[in-house]
Amino acid sequence: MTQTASPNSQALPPIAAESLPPTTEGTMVGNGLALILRLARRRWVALAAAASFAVLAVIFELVPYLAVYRIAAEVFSAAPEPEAIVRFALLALGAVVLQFVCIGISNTVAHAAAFRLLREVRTELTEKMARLPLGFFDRHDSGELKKALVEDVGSLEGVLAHNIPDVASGILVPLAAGIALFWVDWRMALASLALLPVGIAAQMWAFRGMDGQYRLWHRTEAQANAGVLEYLRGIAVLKAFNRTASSLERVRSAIYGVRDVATAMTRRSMYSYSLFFIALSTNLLVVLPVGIALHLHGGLGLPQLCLFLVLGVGLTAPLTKLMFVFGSTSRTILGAGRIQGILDAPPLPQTPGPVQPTDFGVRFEDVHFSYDGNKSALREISFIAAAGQVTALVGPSGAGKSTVAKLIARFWDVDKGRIEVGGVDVRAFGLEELMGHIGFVFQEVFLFHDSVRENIRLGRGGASDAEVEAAAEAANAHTFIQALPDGYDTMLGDRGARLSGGEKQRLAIARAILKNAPILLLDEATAFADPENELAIQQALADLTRGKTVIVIAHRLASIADADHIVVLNSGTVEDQGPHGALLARCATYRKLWATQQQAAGWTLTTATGEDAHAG
Ligand SMILES: Nc1ncnc2c1ncn2[C@@H]1O[C@H](COP(=O)(O)OP(=O)(O)OP(=O)(O)O)[C@@H](O)[C@H]1O
Repeated sequence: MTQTASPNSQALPPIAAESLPPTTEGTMVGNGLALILRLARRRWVALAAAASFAVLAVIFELVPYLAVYRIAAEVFSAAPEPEAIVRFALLALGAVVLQFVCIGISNTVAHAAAFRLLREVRTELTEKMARLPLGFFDRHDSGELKKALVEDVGSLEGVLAHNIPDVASGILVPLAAGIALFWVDWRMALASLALLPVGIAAQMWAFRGMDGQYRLWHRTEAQANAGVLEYLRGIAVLKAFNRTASSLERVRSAIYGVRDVATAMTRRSMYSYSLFFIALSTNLLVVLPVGIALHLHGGLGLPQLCLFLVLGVGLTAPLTKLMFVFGSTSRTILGAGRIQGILDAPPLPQTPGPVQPTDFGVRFEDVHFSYDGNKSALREISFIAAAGQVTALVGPSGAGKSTVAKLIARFWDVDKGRIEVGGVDVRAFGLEELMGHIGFVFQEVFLFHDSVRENIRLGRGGASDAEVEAAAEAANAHTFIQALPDGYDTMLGDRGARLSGGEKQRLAIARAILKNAPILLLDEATAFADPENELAIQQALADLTRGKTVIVIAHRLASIADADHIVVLNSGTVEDQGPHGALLARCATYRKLWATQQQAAGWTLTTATGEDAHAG
């Protein structure tokens, strides 16, 4: 492999670890509003249709009131006409039916549009997350991201599907009814609106400073989500130590935090909300005495009085809908801001266009890397893993072995220096192209809730069943898979069959065999295996690694003693490198690791009486 920098790899954009999404609370509101407007624009035809039907429903809602007024006028007239009364009654009935039809259409159209938008946002989010550097997930814990993906997206449905009809009716009913009432008798119309200023003042009082409360509520809820997820993930450990969720401070304080914020919000708004509701629903206290006085002394007719008692009393009640709309929209806007923050996060910089690596050797050149921008995890790392050879990374725990392996696959980008594959900087590859060249067998094998077959097929989408089975056979996994209840169709994951650590690793090897990438990263592939499993795994690995550039992280030096090249890492730097014999002769750390392992190999667990319990 070439040692010189390739022209392909010049002037590459550094990954901006610090320029993760702006999560300042001011920008969240702007971002949230922008997202909601963008979504509404995307389905504006459906949403406008839903709003139009909601408006029609409002118009039909008013008709029965006017019909009652006309019926009353007819009843109190000198010569009431029975046909006219029946006609108005039928008109009222027809309007009620049409109102229901319009509400039904409006709801259906709005919900269909909203759920399509929700699906699109969730797809955008998951696709975006797949392109983000892993550093992003270090800074945003899974509870926060789950809240954005599940709850925050879910709450957009409320704004898109419910708030449109609610705003339409909340504004239009009082407006249209108000105009009609002013036309009938302006004095009574004013009486009907007398308590409205009190309601508005109460509303303003309720919302003062509520922004901060909503933000706090979002933050606390995200923390509770994170705490509960952590609890569920660690439930086996908690059970082993006989601990409960309440003994985990993070879970406990997060759950209590949600309660405290919700209680504080309720306390804070209790009086203003009560005043708002009372002001908007007790019109009768003004309308009735004013109506009676005007009937007796002001020339207000009985039909008009009836109309105001029916319509004027309820004139301001629909405004309560608006209050809920504003309340829920403020919360949703902040959630939408969080979603937009993820969508705006800078993905790993990609350089378009295929590149031409000379081979599949890997070269580290003065690589520096830090996870958090402060504490350095790797310094001045330089080594070559030659094409087609086995290079082992060894060193004490925390030395940086896994970090080195993950940087090759661009889980993160280096802060300084460069990593090349076949003479090309890894940042110059398209991400998919780079991933196509690298296979992994990591210590933790993640199995999806899917069949064994599909879990193996993850190695290469589109592989045939025969290819999947051939890979399983090469990975020494075929026999145990066939013994599973449904063979290759056995479901894995939560409710499916449980596999041993060694079996899971053989599935991971089968995935890697199926992928058949020229570079292979192996992370302690035999850590969990018992002797029988280990033999099966070693055989499978021999098959997998033939002719590939293998970079193996191994704690058990015996298994890599005949590796082509061994890199000894210590505290994030390369302490020495070379073949086993040379390192044993000159590298103190390697010698110490080797000696420790030789001792461990002869390790024996003894009982109190000194008898051997188990030979290691
Ligand atoms: N996701 C992470 N965020 C922050 N620091 C990390 C992260 N992963 C590892 N580190 C730190 O980086 C350093 C190197 O860790 P790394 O996992 O690469 O070591 P290792 O040699 O593979 O250790 P082990 O053999 O115990 O797995 C350690 O100090 C570790 O605490």
